[in-house]
Amino acid sequence: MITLDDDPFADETLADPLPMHRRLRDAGAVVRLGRYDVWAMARAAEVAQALNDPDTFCSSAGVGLSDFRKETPWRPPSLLLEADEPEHALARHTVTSVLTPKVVKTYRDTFAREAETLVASLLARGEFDAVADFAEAFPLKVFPDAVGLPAEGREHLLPYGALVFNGFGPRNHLFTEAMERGAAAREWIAEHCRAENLAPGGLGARIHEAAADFSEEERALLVRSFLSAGVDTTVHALGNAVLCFAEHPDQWAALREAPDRSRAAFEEVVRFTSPVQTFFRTTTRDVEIGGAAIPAGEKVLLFLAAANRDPRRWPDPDTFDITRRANGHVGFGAGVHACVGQMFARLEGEVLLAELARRVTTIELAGEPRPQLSNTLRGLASLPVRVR
Ligand code: HEM
Ligand SMILES: O=C(O)c1ccc(C2CC2)cc1
Repeated sequence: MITLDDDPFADETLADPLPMHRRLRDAGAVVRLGRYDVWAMARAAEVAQALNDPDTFCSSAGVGLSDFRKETPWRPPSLLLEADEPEHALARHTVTSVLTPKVVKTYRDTFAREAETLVASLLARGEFDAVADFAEAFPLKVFPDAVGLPAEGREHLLPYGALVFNGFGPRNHLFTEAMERGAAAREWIAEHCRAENLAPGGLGARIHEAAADFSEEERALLVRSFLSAGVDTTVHALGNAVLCFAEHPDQWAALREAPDRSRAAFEEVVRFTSPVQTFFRTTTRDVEIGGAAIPAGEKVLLFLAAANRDPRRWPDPDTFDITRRANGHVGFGAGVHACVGQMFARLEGEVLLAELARRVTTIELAGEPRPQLSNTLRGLASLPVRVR
């Protein structure tokens, strides 16, 4: 068994994980990470196999480094992300009965109006921070509006997301800093998962109505899943998209030529950058995979981002190509826990990038992009750009 000494949660690795991803894929289908005493898989075949075998690679022991069978989670476990069958299926059915493809489609016109307003204002400015003014601004408007959150307090959403996503890693400085910063956010989120604080007709209220068989506390946890997952992920995807297009002007020209390619372009951004980089699973039995024998009860780190650039699966994986058929990547996960909000996220990306492509001729860097370090997410803290 190959053991690597890499630290996937070290600042310098989080800032640029690609060299480590190559080492992991080259070392073997399954390797051990000595620092954390866990197994790791970084090739597309084995990552997909684990995601599609939740009976063997379970989520109820937590999908972070922390093993819920041995440690108390920092928050009550998610009824979706950190649950296994049969409980998971009931929660999933409830949420997907609300967030159906048909319901997601009803947001298209609203998203288009918000995108027109945002892009027009940024074009008038010429220079701005594509993270704060674009990638954060759009999801922080359209998503809380859709969920039915009040206008006040939305500044708690990103700090809470930072807590959630750093919480999947070790208790390093990223987690402790997010914990310190996130105290008020935890309180606000808990309050605003409750039915009385959610606008009638919004997704949050509709989850409460659909979850009649659940307790009041469980219904709030289902809404918490949306508030935990629904903002930081799309913010990072949109920020990564602008960086991809600033660094690949030929791809920007291709999108401008056909803005209706924006949905496929967003899909390639998710494959190429994998805003969600990793998730853990825990083995429920002794299992042979990738030539390794993993005992029961072991944590396995799945490198979604490395799988999405595996040359065994993707021709020319390190090329950003919006004309490629990117479907089949694991940027939204796969199997029973595949992202329940992926259609909502895709609609955000499609509508906003299409409007940007219709109005903006060139996107150039106006300063050094600054990475946003996270134990789970990959994205930017700031991205100074100039548009014309
Ligand atoms: C580009 C944006 C997004 C990315 C890259 C993303 C990525 C993912 C991934 C990789 C998973 C699988 C987790 C696992 O297998 O353990 C997942 C699950 C999930 N996502 Fe997303 N997500 C995005 C947007 C959203 C949005 C907008 C929502 C809410 C509307 C959302 C809600 C969820 C939930 C509730 C789960 C858990 C599903 C389950 O365990 O059954 N996500 N997401
Ligand atoms: O159910 C939750 O709380 C939850 C938190 C984070 C995610 C990440 C994968 C997007 C998904 C669900």
